[in-house]
Parts: sequence; C-alpha cells; structure tokens
Amino acid sequence: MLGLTTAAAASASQTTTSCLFIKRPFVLPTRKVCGFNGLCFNKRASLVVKSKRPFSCNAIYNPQVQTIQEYQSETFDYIVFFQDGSGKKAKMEVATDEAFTPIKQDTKKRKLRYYPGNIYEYHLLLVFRSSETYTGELPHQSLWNLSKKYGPVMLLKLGKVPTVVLSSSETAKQALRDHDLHCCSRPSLAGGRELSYNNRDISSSPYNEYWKELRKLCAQELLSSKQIQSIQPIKDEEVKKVIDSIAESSSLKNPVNLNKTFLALTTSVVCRTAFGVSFEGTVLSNDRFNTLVREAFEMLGSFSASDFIPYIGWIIDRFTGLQGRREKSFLDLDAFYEQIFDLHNKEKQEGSEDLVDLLLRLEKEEIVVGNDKLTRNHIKAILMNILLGGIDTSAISMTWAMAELAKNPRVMKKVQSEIRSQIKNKERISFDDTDKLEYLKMVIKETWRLHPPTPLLLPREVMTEFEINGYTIPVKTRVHVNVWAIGRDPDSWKDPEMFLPERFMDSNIDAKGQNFELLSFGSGRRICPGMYMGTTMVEFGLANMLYHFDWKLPEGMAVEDIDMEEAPGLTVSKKSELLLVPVKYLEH
Ligand code: HEM
Repeated sequence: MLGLTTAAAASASQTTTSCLFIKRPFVLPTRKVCGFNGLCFNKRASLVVKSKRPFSCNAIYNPQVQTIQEYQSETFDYIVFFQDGSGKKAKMEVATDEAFTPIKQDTKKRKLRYYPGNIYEYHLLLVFRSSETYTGELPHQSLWNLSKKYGPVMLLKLGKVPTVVLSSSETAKQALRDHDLHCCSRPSLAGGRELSYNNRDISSSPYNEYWKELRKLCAQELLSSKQIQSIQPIKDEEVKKVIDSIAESSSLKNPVNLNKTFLALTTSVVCRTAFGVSFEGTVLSNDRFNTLVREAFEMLGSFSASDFIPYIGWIIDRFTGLQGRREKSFLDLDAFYEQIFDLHNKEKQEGSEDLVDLLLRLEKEEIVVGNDKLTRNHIKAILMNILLGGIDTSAISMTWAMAELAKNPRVMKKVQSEIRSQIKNKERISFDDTDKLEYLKMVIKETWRLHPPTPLLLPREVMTEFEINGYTIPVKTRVHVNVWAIGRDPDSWKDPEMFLPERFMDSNIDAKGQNFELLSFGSGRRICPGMYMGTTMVEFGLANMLYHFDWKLPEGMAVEDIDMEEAPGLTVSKKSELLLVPVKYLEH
C-alpha cells in the first residue's frame, strides 16, 4: 500500500514543476495490464498543492476516456484520474510509486489551474495495468487475492462497466443491510437475459413490482415451509432409492461417485416436487440432464464480452463460441419445459397441484404480475429459477461437506456418532430427526463458510448513489459480495483455513442473512427464497448418508490426495469427482 509521504512528495517535486500531496493514503497497483481487464479504485481524496507557483494540469472532459483499451498502447505503469465536484477530470501519469508527472499533451483536454496551498477535494480514480485479471477461471479467488492487497472495497473497471467488489463482513453489511434498497436491482446480463426469457425470472429481474409479486408468490405458494414439509414423502422415497443403490455398491466394495449421487438426488426431488415428473421420463437422460444444468450455470456465471463492451461485445462472444453455447443451452432448457407442459396437459391428476399446475392455472386465469400478464415465457423463466436454484446448490453443498469429512476423519467420526446416537436403530430418518442434529448443522455451516455454492452472490446494480467506507458507489455500478473471501477473512474467523465445525459451538452465527460473516444465502431483499428448502435438503441428505454408511477412501488413496479444486461457474462445485467407498452400518 502506498501513502504518498512528504518525502515522496519532495522527491516528486524534484522531477516535476509541481507537486501534489495526497493526504489520505491510497493504494497504487504495480503490475502491467493484460487484455481489456483492469482495476481502478474510486475514492474521494484531498490534494494539497505544494508547489510555490500556480500550475496547470490537463483535464479530461470525457469520462469514457478512462477505459483500459484506450491506454493499452501507452507505456506508463498506471494513470491516475482526479475528478472534481464539477465532473472535470485531471489525468496524471504515474511513473513510479512515488512521483506524479502531469501529462503534457492530450488533444481533448483543457488545462486546469491549481493554486499553492489550496486543498482540492477530488474523486480519485486509479486505473492500472495488471496481469491480475478479474476474469480468471475462478474470479472469487483472484478477487480474494486482490482484496488482501487493496482492501475490502475495490472498483473494477471492466470494459465500460464499473463493478464494486466487497470482501469483508463489515462492507457487506453496509451494502446488504444499510443500503440494501439502494442496490437491490440486478444488471441485465447476456447469459441471464437469454435463459430467463428477458429477465422474467426472479433472480435476474430488476427491482420492480413484477419482482416483488413474484417473490411474494414464492414465499406464499412455492417455497413456504408448509409446502416444503408437504414434500417430505417424496424426499423419503428418493433418498431410499439412493441408499439402496449405495448399499449395492457397498456389497461390491465399489466406490461411489458422490458428485453424481447428490446431483441425481436433488434433481429427482426438485423435478418431482416442482414439476410433478421424474426427469427419467423426459427428453433428457440423467447424464444429459446433469450436463444441461451445469452448462446453464456456466453460461450464467461466465463473463460475457457483451456485458462489458457495448455494441461490439457480441462479436467477441460469437468468436469465442460463448453465444453458440448459450443458444444451445437455451434451446435444450426450452425443450425440457415444453415437455413438462405436455406431460401436465396429458396427465392431469385431480387434487394434486404441483408448481407447474399452479403456474399453468394462473396463466389460464390471466393473472397480472406487476404489469405483465403471466405467459408461457414467464412460467419457463420461473421454472428455470427452481431448476437451477434448487438442484445444483444443494448437491454442491453435500459434496463439499462429504469431501471435508473425508479429509477430516475426526469430524466424520464425531458427526456420525451424533447422528447414530440420536436416531438410535430406526430404519428411516424422519424430517423431525434432523432438528436434533446440532453437530451436523455445525458441519454444514462450516462447509458453507469454506465452500459457499455461490461465492460472489448474484450481481446487484446500484439504483441510488451511496457510500461504503467513504467510497462513493455511483448509480449503475455493479456490486459483488465476495462471500468466499469473507468466509476466509482472518478478521472474522480464527484459523480460517481449518475445517473446524466446533467454532460454531457457542456462537449464534447462522447463514440466514443476519450474520454478515456467513452469507451463503445472501442477505437483504435479494436473499435466497429457497433457503429453507435448500437447508432441509442438505441436512436430510447428509444425515442419511452418514447414518447408513461409513465412508472409506478408495484403495491406495490417502487423505492428502483428496483435492479440493473448484470448477468455475456461477455456482462453484468440486472439480474432480469425489469417490468414496461405502461400508454399510449394520446396527439396524
Ligand atoms: C443450499 C442451497 C442454496 C444456496 C446455498 C443458495 C444460495 C443463493 C444465493 C447466494 C443467492 C443470491 C442471493 C443474493 O444475491 O444476495 C440465491 C438466490 C436465489 N435462489 Fe438460492 N440457494 C439455495 C437453494 C435454492 C433453492 C432450493 C431455490 C428454489 C427452489 C433457490 C432459488 C433462488 C432464487 C429464485 C434466487 C434469486 C432471488 C432474487 O434475486 O430475488 N435457491 N440463492
């Protein structure tokens, strides 16, 4: 971190006609930029003119000029923009960490005059050239590393789009609690737009009446605790199928692929409860369905040039093949929804109304949501939320939990003995049984701390300017909360890299959106509406796996061999398959 000191200012004054002294320390990056990615920081700063005589400096009127592309060919390390209250900007070339050299020539600029001894309040923007890019394979990790250097509020300038990343519980609290109403809209992104039939779903809809009414519908009809408890018989059946299949592998001493097992489990539960069908009966085979879900998540989570570079970004997306993949993902999902509608039209069962029945009935009744009459496209968009929100996140959570348990045999033993002593020798675990499993709940929270399924939350868009830690966050800025970084922040967590469920023993911290150290479901108006469904699914699934089976590593594998690498996407799953050998627990 660099705070320009008087000495630094003095050295600067030797090389330049004037010297500017920045009162508040700020961060100057040092690396070279690559591609169109870059970072800038945005902060109000005071400049004190130290030179003996008034001097002039170039001002830039066009704010667009600050994009990285326009400076790519230039040789300096970084550029500093100062913007005063009137919106005028002055640009300084920074040659080293310690000297500011005013740029001499720039056609579009007018000279601004600075007077000795005066203090100028500026909006300070730093644009720098860095090989550390935002759009690496795992952005939450790159951003975490950057936040360790540059602090918990960073403004990234990607193409034309300002994006703020918050990486501490304190700054997340300011955004999601104190200024929730100022930043609870969503940007319209290419991936989400296409898969959500033009932002007609809950997660990518901007903050408006339509979104409010959809959320209400969700809370009252689709994802209420009463509704979730009513689907328990389906969960029981689907879990039993999984246990029977694992028992078979156990008798053959075959390892089980837990990534696939959990995904198949959550898929069956969601498809049966929400769509009233088992996905085995649809156009998609099990494997194709899983690929489709994963692919859709990658499309939603990938950085698309059209989201950052207006007018020409789509050309880049065509070249990279992203647009083609997105279209295919959209068509596959669309075919899936159509088939579900067909099945519902053919097999109308009296008395049992699932989510699709409900939505089709509302369509027939021509109900208006916000200002829109509910159409097939609205219904498909809502189904996309249930499908993508409900399936992957819970499966990912269970896989990470089992990977951590396999890596930490002490914790595995402890959680199994809790489950087995509480359940006794019952053949089936009931919904109520999981309530008593305090240590299992701690294991799940610890898993979400280290492996939040949505590590950057979903991007928000600022509707009204506000401040975080003295930084101004202007309208239209995108805001990401790096929940992954917050879960590893040593200011919030002791020994953050350790998997230690006991840390929750005497603490009230939970993941329900009030504790900003643990934000696996987000917080504020945009908090996950499927939190109860997701939590109960994860608790129930894991309790069963750990009750019925002991789990061993495959022959020749050691605990250290379990790799915890992450796969990229909007949700972050375990990259390699988790293979464990089940051993049937025989006491019941
Ligand atoms: C362990 C399971 C789950 C986790 C960890 C999870 C996590 C999240 C997160 C982090 C967000 C973004 C919150 C924000 O932007 O502040 C979110 C939003 C959302 N989730 Fe979940 N989720 C889970 C399960 C579910 C389920 C089961 C459903 C539905 C069946 C669901 C539907 C949604 C929807 C519709 C949104 C968008 C909310 C909005 O923008 O208003 N999620 N979820």
